[in-house]
Amino acid sequence: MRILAFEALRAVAERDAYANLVLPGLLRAAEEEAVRKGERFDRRDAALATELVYGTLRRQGTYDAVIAACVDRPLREVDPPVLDVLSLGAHQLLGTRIPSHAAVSATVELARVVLGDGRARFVNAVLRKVAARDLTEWLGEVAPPWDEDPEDHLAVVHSHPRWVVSALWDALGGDRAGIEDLLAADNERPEVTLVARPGRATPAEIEESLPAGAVLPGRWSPYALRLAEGGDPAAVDAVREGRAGVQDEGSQLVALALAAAPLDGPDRRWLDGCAGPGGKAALLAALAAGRGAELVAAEKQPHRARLVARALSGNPGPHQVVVADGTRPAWAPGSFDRVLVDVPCSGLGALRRRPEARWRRRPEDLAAFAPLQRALLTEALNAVRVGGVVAYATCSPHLAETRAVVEDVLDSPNAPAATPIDARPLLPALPHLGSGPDIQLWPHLHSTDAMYLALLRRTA
Ligand SMILES: C[S@@+](CC[C@H](N)C(=O)[O-])C[C@H]1O[C@@H](n2cnc3c(N)ncnc32)[C@H](O)[C@@H]1O
Repeated sequence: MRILAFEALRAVAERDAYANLVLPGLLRAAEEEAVRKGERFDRRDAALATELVYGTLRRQGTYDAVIAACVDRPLREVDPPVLDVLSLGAHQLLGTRIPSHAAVSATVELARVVLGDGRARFVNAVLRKVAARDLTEWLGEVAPPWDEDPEDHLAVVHSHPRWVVSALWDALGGDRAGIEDLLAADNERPEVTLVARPGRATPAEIEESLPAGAVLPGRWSPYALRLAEGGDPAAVDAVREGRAGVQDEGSQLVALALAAAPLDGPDRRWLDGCAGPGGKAALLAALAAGRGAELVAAEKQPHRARLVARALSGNPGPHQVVVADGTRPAWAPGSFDRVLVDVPCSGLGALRRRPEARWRRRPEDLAAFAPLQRALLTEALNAVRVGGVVAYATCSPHLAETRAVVEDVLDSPNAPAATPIDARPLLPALPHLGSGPDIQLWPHLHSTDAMYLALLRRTA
């Protein structure tokens, strides 16, 4: 399993692969190989490989600082595959309960197989130094003191790039405790949350179909269920049948708030302008069906539009999936009553889910998304009728992707006039919603992804 974890780390580093995509493929291949050889494939080994890969990637910033203190040359001069093996070893030593001697010997054995004897000796020497201290002692040694540089301190202790620490802290505001809790939450594995699509399944029915204790109630959404540790969504009939899906509660709340926003006049046509892969569209379509409304789900990428069609198939109400560029609308202006634009963004609100994402994103990415985000929100306002409601959502809390976009579009002479709606009363159960009118959810406060939501009513 350590070889498999190493291969996954190499794929992430060399091919820009996503760990959550590459790892299941490697595990499946390992299982097929075991079956072919008549050997047992142990699920606990698969869980260990997953933990090693995810933990090593998440904590890479911390481990790099520790390893740098244990080698006599700059890290950039250490061969990347050697560094991957060292990081895997550092994670076992500092981030798991694996006994030190077992962590060192298993990693040196891995190094022998994948790197050769010479480099295995180097790995052995470095890991013995790493093993001489525990994580707290190492952090005291390698993290810059808080008083000298709080952001650098947090970056090393909580393993985030400094610019991400800075951006998250700007968005969160507040003192040291809040940002520390947020960064720590980003390093935790999120629970798997299900949505029972209204009119098609209920949480109670799903719970009854499973062994006792397999699911817990959702925290905020009436349609949510949380899988108990180790639960597999594919084992849930309603998920296999498309009546339920895997969806973070933050995403459910965005759809629920848009559906709950007060509206005078007709409430017949809804648009999801950035629908792929279709999680929010499927919930919106089910909510729309419940009140006799139609959902149009638009997506620019044809392959993602196919995913939307799959997510919507079986929805009882009228719906359409269209391949369309939301900045060059294929629909008549003012023809919708409610519109969602869940725009492409940096994804800094979902770092819990994508362990490598924080290292891959660059500050320049923000500038690249900026014009598209403004154009999509402007066209969403064009698409909605006067008096109708637009929801602007991102899975990023970065202020450049959230409030700055909304404020710019509200101030723009090229966008239809609109006014913010206070979204907080629409989600009355949620604490920590700040001073409004928009909503920023947080992993450490709400146990959701850091989704952002602004609701705007078109006024002219
Ligand atoms: C954040 S994702 C939406 C996630 C989706 N709402 C869900 O819950 O599953 C943004 C989507 O917008 C699509 N997109 C990007 N540019 C677009 C455009 N100009 N018009 C329409 N869709 C676009 C992307 O391909 C991507 O699928």
